[in-house]
Amino acid sequence: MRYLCVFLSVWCLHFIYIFAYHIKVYQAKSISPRVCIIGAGIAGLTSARYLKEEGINFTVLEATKYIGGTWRYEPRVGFDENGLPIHTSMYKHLRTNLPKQTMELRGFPMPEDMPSFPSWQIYYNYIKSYANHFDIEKHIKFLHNVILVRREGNVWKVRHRHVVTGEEYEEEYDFVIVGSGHHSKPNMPEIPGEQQFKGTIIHSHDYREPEVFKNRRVLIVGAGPSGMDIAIDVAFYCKTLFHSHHSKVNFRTKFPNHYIRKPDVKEFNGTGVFFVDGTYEEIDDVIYCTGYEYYYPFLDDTCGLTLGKHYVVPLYKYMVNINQPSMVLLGLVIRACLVVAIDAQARYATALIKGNFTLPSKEDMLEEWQKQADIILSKGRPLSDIHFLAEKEDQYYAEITAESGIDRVPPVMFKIRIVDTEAKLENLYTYRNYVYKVIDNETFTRSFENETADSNYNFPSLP
Ligand SMILES: Cc1cc2nc3c(=O)[nH]c(=O)nc-3n(C[C@H](O)[C@H](O)[C@H](O)COP(=O)(O)OP(=O)(O)OC[C@H]3O[C@@H](n4cnc5c(N)ncnc54)[C@H](O)[C@@H]3O)c2cc1C
Repeated sequence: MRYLCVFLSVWCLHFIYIFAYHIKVYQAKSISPRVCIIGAGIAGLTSARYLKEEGINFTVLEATKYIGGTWRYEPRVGFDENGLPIHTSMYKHLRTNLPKQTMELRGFPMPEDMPSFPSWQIYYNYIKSYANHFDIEKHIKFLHNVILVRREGNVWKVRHRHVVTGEEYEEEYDFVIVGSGHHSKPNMPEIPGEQQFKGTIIHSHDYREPEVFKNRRVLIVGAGPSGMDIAIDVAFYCKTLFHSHHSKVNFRTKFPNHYIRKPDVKEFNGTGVFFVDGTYEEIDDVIYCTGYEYYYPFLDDTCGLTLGKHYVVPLYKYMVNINQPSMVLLGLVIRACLVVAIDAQARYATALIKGNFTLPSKEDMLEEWQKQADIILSKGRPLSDIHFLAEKEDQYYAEITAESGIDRVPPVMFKIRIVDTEAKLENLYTYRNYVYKVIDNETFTRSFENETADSNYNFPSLP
């Protein structure tokens, strides 16, 4: 009798165990959707890290054989050995235009001795150690270029091509994270007479080093971050720098005497440029610093997005595809601490995939988006402003935290960005000499120091 009882108990326990095991497997299956991450830049790497920590299934598809996206400098321009357009727009002397604190990836402190505004080399090494530390590379399919993402029934079909063998694959996913960047496709102005011009014309995407402009008469068009940064880089070498732009921003930098501010370009002739004020200048080389287009050639109509050169709509919280909310596009925001914003968006996407929160109804998301769009259009502003965070940046972090439960990006990040922007307007040559120290989530200090970012290169000093 005693043996029978023991036997029955073991038998029951066995069945309970098998039952529990199957429940667990079932739950694991039902809570672990298959996620496709497109790109292994900061957006792809941070997403991979957070999904991995949550035990969620994912694959990263990366067209090149490298991580780091735009932060990996590539001396070549045009196409790579596999016929892919060169992705990066990095140039040899680039230092970050934001202090390092606003570019730190969550949970991965920067080395103590990292300069306040590191060179791309130092920052790129930081990204590589991040990927190494979180053991992400093994999840990346390198040399896999995503060529088509389409919605079929309840799933995403992602088609990708191996860039060396040409072999094509199509896989099914439940969720897609687009992290393919938007600083690669040049936005080229159309200026009459360009065909006749005998000098060289490049876009900042293909700008690599200033030395080639030694003793040349160079024209830079545009005064965004690249325009201003490349202007001081090139001014150090060239004979005359003409800077054409219509920005109303109050730049107070004292440039050297061979820097000449010009209005918009009217047209080219064979040897130079006419400006809208009727003046003419002989020019050897032109660098268009006219920004980039959003470019997602792999997203087809079934994705439910309207893709313009300068906008992607409709998006909820600047990232969720409202018509197909199992797709998010990271890093489309403008005028923000982009790295910190991407990191927060990757955490929001992970929380969404994990089911930590549910999105509002499609109608409510559309209504919120439409309100934003109406405000912009009623002011006569272009729809592309829909991606601007600017003064709303801190409020944005508060909102996505309240909704998803992710840790909040501290307000001090936004505060530092505002002060850095002012310092840039004050003096482009010296704003990188400020050393910032974060005291707590709200406060920071800064001091002016003679710090260089990289011992291999002496950055241009004040003229
Ligand atoms: C010159 C320059 C300077 C900058 N300086 C700063 C700065 O100082 N501070 C700052 O915060 N931000 C700066 N930025 C912004 C920068 O873009 C972000 O910091 C960040 O690197 C964006 O990361 P990402 O992952 O979104 O895109 P990316 O870094 O562009 O990475 C995208 C990745 O996706 C891959 N990919 C693209 N298409 C496909 C496809 N079809 N299939 C598979 N893979 C694909 C690419 O190969 C790439 O590896 C700068 C940008 C530029 C261009």
